[in-house]
Amino acid sequence: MSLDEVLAEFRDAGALLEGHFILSSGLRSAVFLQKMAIFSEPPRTERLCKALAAVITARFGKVDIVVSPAIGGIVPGYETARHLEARAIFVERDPGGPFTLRRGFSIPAGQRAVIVEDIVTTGLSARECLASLQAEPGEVVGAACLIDRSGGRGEIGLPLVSLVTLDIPAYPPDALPPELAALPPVKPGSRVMTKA
Ligand SMILES: O=P(O)(O)OC[C@H]1O[C@H](OP(=O)(O)OP(=O)(O)O)[C@H](O)[C@@H]1O
Ligand SMILES: O=C(O)c1cc(=O)[nH]c(=O)[nH]1
Ligand SMILES: [Mg+2]
Repeated sequence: MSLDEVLAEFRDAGALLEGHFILSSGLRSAVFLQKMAIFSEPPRTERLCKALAAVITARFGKVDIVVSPAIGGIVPGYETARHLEARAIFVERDPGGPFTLRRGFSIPAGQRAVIVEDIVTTGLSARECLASLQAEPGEVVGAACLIDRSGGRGEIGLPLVSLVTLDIPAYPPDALPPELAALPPVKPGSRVMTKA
């Protein structure tokens, strides 16, 4: 899928939001990609995740398991796994806690897993997901996301592929441009922030 096609899916779904957003990393941004507007439409989700599955296969070869960080990663993880003919599992957390693999999920010895995220901003959530899988016998060979908004600077500790890479500005809370500081901030994601 081209950059324009991916962005058209987000635009047409009403997933390109403007305002003042507190991101999962604690950074602030004037742009938020509301992926749940995409995931509430199965055909749109299917088109994007089918394309992501092709990118994953081209980069990582045969994958047995897709593992995603809850909540945002669960739907694209499942749909991408469907196209990869792989198993779909996820890590989740108690509010404020670390990601954990529960529900009998595992990465057995000899199996190749890929982390599938919805959006990568700093790579923090994908890194935390990877850290939660260290004791698993199988191998985590890479990571993938629909949109990498880090400009390619997100650090995961794994090779990362995406449908598109964007460079969307994000700021520490004490370094906001005046037009952003003038707007009331909202925090859309599920991570519990100890300080905002
Ligand atoms: O690369 P990062 O800086 O970690 O930012 C991206 C992460 O932020 C969002 O998750 P969030 O923690 O907001 O919760 P959600 O998955 O429930 O939306 C998104 O789903 C990614 O997981
Ligand atoms: O960094 C984030 O928390 C984030 C950014 C974004 O555009 N969309 C999203 O769901 N999370
Ligand atoms: Mg998330």
